[in-house]
Amino acid sequence: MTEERSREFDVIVIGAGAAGENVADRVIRGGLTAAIVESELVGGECSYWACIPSKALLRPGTALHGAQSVPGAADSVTKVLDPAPVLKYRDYFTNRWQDDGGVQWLSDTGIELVRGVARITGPREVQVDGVDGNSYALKARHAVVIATGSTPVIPDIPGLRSAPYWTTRGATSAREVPERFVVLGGGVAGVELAQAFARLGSQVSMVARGRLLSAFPEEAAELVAAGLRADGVTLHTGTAVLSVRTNDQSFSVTLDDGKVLDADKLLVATGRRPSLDNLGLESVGLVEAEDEDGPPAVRLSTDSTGLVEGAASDGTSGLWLYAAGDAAGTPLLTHQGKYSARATGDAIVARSEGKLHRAPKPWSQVTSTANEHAVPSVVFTDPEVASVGLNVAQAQERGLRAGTVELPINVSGSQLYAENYKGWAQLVVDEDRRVLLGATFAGPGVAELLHGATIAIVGEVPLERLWHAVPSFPTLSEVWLRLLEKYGM
Ligand SMILES: Cc1cc2nc3c(=O)[nH]c(=O)nc-3n(C[C@H](O)[C@H](O)[C@H](O)COP(=O)(O)OP(=O)(O)OC[C@H]3O[C@@H](n4cnc5c(N)ncnc54)[C@H](O)[C@@H]3O)c2cc1C
Ligand SMILES: NC(=O)c1ccc[n+]([C@@H]2O[C@H](COP(=O)([O-])OP(=O)(O)OC[C@H]3O[C@@H](n4cnc5c(N)ncnc54)[C@H](O)[C@@H]3O)[C@@H](O)[C@H]2O)c1
Repeated sequence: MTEERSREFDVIVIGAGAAGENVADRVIRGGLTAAIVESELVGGECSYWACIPSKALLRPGTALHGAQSVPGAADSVTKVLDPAPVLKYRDYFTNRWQDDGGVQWLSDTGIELVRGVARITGPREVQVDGVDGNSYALKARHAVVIATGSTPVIPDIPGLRSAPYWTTRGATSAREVPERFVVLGGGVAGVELAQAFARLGSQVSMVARGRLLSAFPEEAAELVAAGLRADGVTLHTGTAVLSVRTNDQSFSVTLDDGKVLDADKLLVATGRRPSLDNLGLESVGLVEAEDEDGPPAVRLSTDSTGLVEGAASDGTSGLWLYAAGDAAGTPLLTHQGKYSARATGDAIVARSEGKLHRAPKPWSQVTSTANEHAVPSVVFTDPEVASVGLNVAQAQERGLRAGTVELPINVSGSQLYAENYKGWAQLVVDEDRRVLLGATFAGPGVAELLHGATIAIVGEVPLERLWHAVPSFPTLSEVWLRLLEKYGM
């Protein structure tokens, strides 16, 4: 029999992904009580269907290719990746889609888990249809946090929406490797999964309406494109899909240049949007906005603490609804979602103690200021792309006088790293303040170069001082010295 159970907590978090877990953790550390509502697995998308499985699928191929690129090691390694152990490695990292570790962590941390689908029913009120068949009426004394993640955007292509296509969930949890694999979308998810499956033995075709990785500098994207081609991926860039036909267990994808691609699996990786449907936001006055790509969608506007603007009040305080992670909008990255979540958790605690009345100062512990200046992001293909901060166009939009310096990565460290190492690096410099605004590195093994750039940007380290940060010899980081020299130092 269904029971209605009422419970009260200081904070109710909807969604136990990386962002939700971090908000709840911070409010508990601040001495408040917290419940987290989760309809699927504790740990969310990143742990089970996104970052972790995709990287586990890529890493063995990168390691094998890395060994094959070093004379002296190349002769000692087998040339072909065996899919079965790679899928097993992925299964290990996803804990076979069991969330017992996450559940244990919640319990150890003192966060109450309510399993079910949550819906906001009024200011500070959340209704949960529990997986146990019960219904829970939850009340928050201080805050409700929306941390519901994001949902794939599926383009309106004739035949596509009714086809049994894969989203990234299907690809990252694949049980076998398709013989013919078509990837629609040339963004980060598309290139990573195209390479993972190509190296596992699929015949891969990618279709991108523009160039690959359009959010990254062209030189970096071109290196990734060359890496994909070397792995046998056929690239159809600047190409649109006209229609998709499903034939029994396979697909025919018709392109606007007349070509028809046949596939056993079709991955649609054409972007994501915040998951805000059926959350009851209309009950607190947050109305639907027009969405150019589909039906009207709710959009949240948040301040730097994650506080949602415009939510109805119950007469006590309007400061009760927050959003964190993908649900809050950009940037759709685990580390940045967790960072914003920490700030949101701390802001909720500070407001509950009456210590935060006005807009907080930038770079304080309760704001996610770095979201505006220094978002690091890595494309985990081989070669990798690692980028942080602003590009020139973004800098100019902010009225900054920005210059760039770029060069191929060709230092002792890269020559030792791999035979015929090909890489590229760029710094974006604020010409007036002589500090870094952005940096991009492309090439094998560059992901670990990124944090140095992030620190330089966040710390606003003057170039004159950066000059004294001496890169070790012989490492890839020597490219920093070459870049500064080329800049005129
Ligand atoms: C293929 C792929 C690879 C990626 N790789 C990387 C990477 O390498 N590095 C990186 O930084 N980022 C990566 N990302 C992005 C990253 O996965 C997301 O930014 C991150 O998972 C967002 O975390 P979140 O907590 O905001 O949302 P989620 O992890 O999606 O968590 C939201 C949770 O809310 C739950 N939920 C939703 N609605 C309700 C409801 N009404 N009631 C109860 N529960 C609900 C969901 O079940 C889910 O568990 C990748 C994304 C994809 C698609
Ligand atoms: N390594 C990582 O950090 C990582 C890996 C994968 C995904 N992610 C995150 O997940 C999010 C989603 O990834 P994604 O690759 O789906 O999104 P994305 O925004 O990176 O790329 C989407 C691509 O699809 C294309 N596209 C959009 N509509 C289309 C249409 N109608 N027809 C053809 N192409 C179309 C876009 O031009 C773009 O190239 C990203 O924002 C990213 O931040 C991160």
